[in-house]
Parts: sequence; structure tokens; C-alpha cells
Amino acid sequence: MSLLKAEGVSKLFGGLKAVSNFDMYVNKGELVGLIGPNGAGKTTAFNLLTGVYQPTTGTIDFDDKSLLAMKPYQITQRGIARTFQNIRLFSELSVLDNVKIAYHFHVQYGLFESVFRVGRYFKEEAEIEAKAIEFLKIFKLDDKKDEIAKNLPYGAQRRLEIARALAAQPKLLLLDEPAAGMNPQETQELMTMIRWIREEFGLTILLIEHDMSLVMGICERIYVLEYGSIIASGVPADIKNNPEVIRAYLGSEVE
Ligand SMILES: Nc1ncnc2c1ncn2[C@@H]1O[C@H](COP(=O)(O)OP(=O)(O)OP(=O)(O)O)[C@@H](O)[C@H]1O
Repeated sequence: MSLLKAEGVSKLFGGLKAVSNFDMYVNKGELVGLIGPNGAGKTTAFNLLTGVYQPTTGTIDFDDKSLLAMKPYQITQRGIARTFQNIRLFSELSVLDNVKIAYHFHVQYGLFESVFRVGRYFKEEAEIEAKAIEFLKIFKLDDKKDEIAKNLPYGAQRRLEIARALAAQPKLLLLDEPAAGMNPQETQELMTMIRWIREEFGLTILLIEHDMSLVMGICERIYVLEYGSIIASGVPADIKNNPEVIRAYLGSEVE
């Protein structure tokens, strides 16, 4: 059953068709890749799926309901969390606070209790902190919980952004170039973490990535975008050998 389904989606910026007649689905529990050369429309597609942009044409359904006209925060509440190509952390806050903030939507205490800090407030704050630390552990960040986010090395900031997205308890996680700026060893570790969280949390994951070893290594299905249109889709072995894909990536290895 598809959790996410986009049909005939286009996005025009003035005369430029950044995304054109985009059809894709992601089944529950799948790990799907979205690849394509620079400027192909990958981030625009993510921005359409998360309500940052409204499509010029087409429909987007998530969990059997339309996402059209919904604001990004409403889409997060519906169960889609994402990371960004250019990391967007609360850079002046601690590592721990970055993850705790993601629980906002789930916190149950009312205004009285939060203002006067009584009863349930303390219990829930303690629970939130314990859960946030669990997420930090998954991403090997628990020993850095009190550091200011902006002082973390780049690879750790990327992992923190994923931990924060996960803390929003999404059904679908969208990762925009999670391995960007990571060295091969960090990329390998990240692959293991992505596989693990998918299993552990029963997540569905859609990721954009330029690192072909990561895409080919973990994705079950891949969509290839070029000039805003999907030129191929299928399992990694088929994508690797697809002449259209090789042409689009002319000069670079699809391995
Ligand atoms: N807000 C915008 N206004 C005008 N044009 C835009 C806007 N956002 C993206 N574009 C254009 O749409 C096209 C697709 O851009 P997009 O960032 O989605 O590509 P991408 O595949 O994510 O690229 P990259 O791999 O370099 O991140 C590009 O030509 C880009 O210049």
C-alpha cells in the first residue's frame, strides 16, 4: 500500500518548469532514493511534498489524504519529517535541546502546568529528556548532548538533524543529501544508522543523495530526475545499467 503518492505534479517558477509531471509512490516501509544531476528538481520535489511550495498542477496524497493546501507544520503533524540540504539546526541551542524541541507537538501538559512548572510538567520533561537522549545515542551524539549545535563537526550536525527529525515521530522521513560533506567512513556508518532506524521504528524513508554508494547500497527502489522529469525508476541494478541514466550522468560513475 502506498503511503505517499504524487501524480502529475508540476512546479513552475516563472517560465522554468523545476518539476514536470512528476509521478511517484512510496510504499509503507520502503526505503526509496531520488537521484539526478544538479538542478534536476530534487529539492523542489521535497519542498512540494512538505508544503514549502504548492504544486502548479497535480495531486499529492499521504496516508490516503491530500496534502494540498496544507502548511509545512500541518504536514509535520500528519507524519512527514525532513532534513535539509543546507543543515537547519537551532545552531545556538544545545544538541539535547535541538532534539527535545521536536517533541513539542507531543507534549501533553497545559499552560498552567508549564508556567507554574508543577506535577505532570516535570514528569513529562523528564520523559522527553530520556527519549531525546535515546535518539542521540542512536546517532552517537549522547556524549555531546551539552555542546552547542553549531560547534559540532559537520558530519555530527548532519546526524543531529536526522535525530531531530526522528524525534518528531514521523511515518515518513525525507532526507535531503544526508551524506553530504561526510567522509567514506562516516557515510558507511550513516548507512548502517539509516537501515537501523528504518527497522527499529518501522519507518518509510525517501532520500535524495549524490553519493551513489549510499543510494545503491541501501535503497530498494530509485527514481531518477532530469530537468524536472522522471527519466527512470526501478531497483538499483536496473538503474545502474539504464542507458538514459548513464547519459544523464555522463562523465560520472553510476555505481
Ligand atoms: N524558489 C525558486 N525560484 C526559482 N527557481 C528555483 C527555485 N527553486 C529552485 N529553482 C530552480 O529549479 C530547478 C531545480 O532546482 P532544485 O534545487 O530543485 O534542484 P536539485 O535537483 O535539488 O539540485 P541540487 O542537486 O543542485 O541540489 C533549478 O533550475 C533551480 O534553479
